[in-house]
Formats: sequence, structure tokens, C-alpha cells
Amino acid sequence: MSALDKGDLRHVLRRERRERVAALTPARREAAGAALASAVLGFVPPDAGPATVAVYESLPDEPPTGELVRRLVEAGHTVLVPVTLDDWSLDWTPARVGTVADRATTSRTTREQTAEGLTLLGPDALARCDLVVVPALAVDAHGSRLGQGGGCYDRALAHRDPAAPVIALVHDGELSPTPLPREPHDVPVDGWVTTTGEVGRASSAGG
Ligand SMILES: Nc1nc2c(c(=O)[nH]1)N(C=O)[C@@H](CNc1ccc(C(=O)N[C@@H](CCC(=O)O)C(=O)O)cc1)CN2
Ligand SMILES: Nc1ncnc2c1ncn2[C@@H]1O[C@H](COP(=O)(O)OP(=O)(O)OP(=O)(O)O)[C@@H](O)[C@H]1O
Repeated sequence: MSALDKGDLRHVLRRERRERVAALTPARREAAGAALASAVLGFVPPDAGPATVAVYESLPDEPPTGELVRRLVEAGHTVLVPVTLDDWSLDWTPARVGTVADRATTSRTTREQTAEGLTLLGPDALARCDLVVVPALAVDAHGSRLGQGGGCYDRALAHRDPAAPVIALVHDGELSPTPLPREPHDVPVDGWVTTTGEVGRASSAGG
């Protein structure tokens, strides 16, 4: 258990992330997107035909997912991205290449987004994903993950196919050297990918 509670830890990790990202040159940021994409593609089952992959639309400080989405779609896979509902559960919509990544905001509600003409597939669409890529402020060696604090992904992951790997994306340096706090509702991830393309697998389900 960490000495800090989740809220305090989130505060510290958000500040560290802002500083980390502010220090990146545009070239490093682009390289990060490419490294993440290559590493995540390694989790897509080879030769099994088109897969369905859940990815998030990265905000400016998050590990960038635009290149990953582009490459998945180019390879013929289906990419779903989350739409946050009023009760902090997640609905899913097919990703549209060109609009994903580095959007200024992530809407909490469906209202504006449905006005944009999005197709909502329902929270259960996650059950049809072969791979689930999730955002995280940090992850530890046991797969405990700290997110933005809405609990959206913990709720959403209840719908996943247990056979589908859940992979967190983090910046280089965000693999926590000490165990992160884990509450009973927290769903651990199976592994992580960093912005330098490092891949890790959680050592066990127990934190
Ligand atoms: N890119 C991306 N998309 C994502 C997530 C994410 O972490 N990253 N989510 C991961 O779950 C869900 C959205 N989660 C959200 C979490 C917080 C806020 C938000 O407005 N936060 C306020 C502070 C809220 C508070 O602390 O009370 C803010 O940032 O001002 C919005 C969406 C689904 N989509
Ligand atoms: N399955 C669930 N059902 C109901 N409430 C939940 C569930 N999972 C999490 N919550 C609630 O959501 C809140 C935030 O949870 P937590 O701090 O674990 O968020 P997080 O995992 O960091 O965020 P996120 O999943 O959005 O990235 C907590 O108050 C928690 O009780």
C-alpha cells in the first residue's frame, strides 16, 4: 500500500506528467506515438483475421494514441473508443481516423457527441474486443493502475471478455517502483506499454 491515498497520488502524478510532457520535443512526442503503436500491435493476435480493439482518444498530456489507431485501422482492425455517460460508465463508438488523438477535451456526456452523429454500440461492446487498451496515470508491476479517478474503466472492464488482454499505456517513467493502492473494485491490467516501446506483463493478479 502506498503512503499516499489515491487522490494525493493522482495530484502528484498529474503534476509530474505535465512536467514530463512539457519537456518533450515534438520529435520525441511523435516517436512516442510510433513506439506505442508498434508495441501494442504486438498484442493483436496474428493471423486471426480482423480484430476489434478498444483504445482511448488521447488528451494532450496522455500517451498519444493517434498513430496506434491509424495503424490498427490501416491493418483492417476495428477500433472502438469510449464515450463517457452521465453515470461514469462507458459506451463505445467506432474510432474515426483523423479525429482521434490530441482532442482538447473528453466529454463526460453523450449529448454533444451524439450531436456529432456518433454511433453508440452500448457498454457491452467491450465484450467483443480482442484487446483493451486503457489510459493510466501510473501502473505497477502487479498490474494495479491509477486512472483519472472517475472509476469509468473499472466499471467498463466488468464487460470485457476475460480472454482479452487489458494493456495500460503510460509515459516512460510512469511504471511505479512501489505498489499502487488497490481497492476491491479496481480491475488490474495484464500488462503495459510505455512511450519508449517498453512492454511489461503484470507479475500476478494479487497486489
Ligand atoms: N483520453 C481519455 N479518455 C477517457 C478517459 C481517460 O482517462 N482518458 N477516461 C478514464 O476514465 C474516461 C473519461 N474520464 C473522465 C474523467 C474525468 C473527467 C473530468 O472532467 N475531470 C475533471 C475533474 C473531475 C473531478 O476530479 O471531480 C477535470 O479534469 O477537470 C472527464 C472524463 C473515458 N475516456
Ligand atoms: N465497478 C464500479 N461500480 C461502482 N463504482 C465504482 C466501480 N469502480 C469504481 N467505482 C467508483 O469510482 C470512483 C473512482 O474509482 P478509482 O479511484 O479506482 O478510479 P480510477 O480507476 O483511477 O479511474 P478510471 O477507471 O476512470 O480511469 C470510486 O469512488 C469508486 O468507488
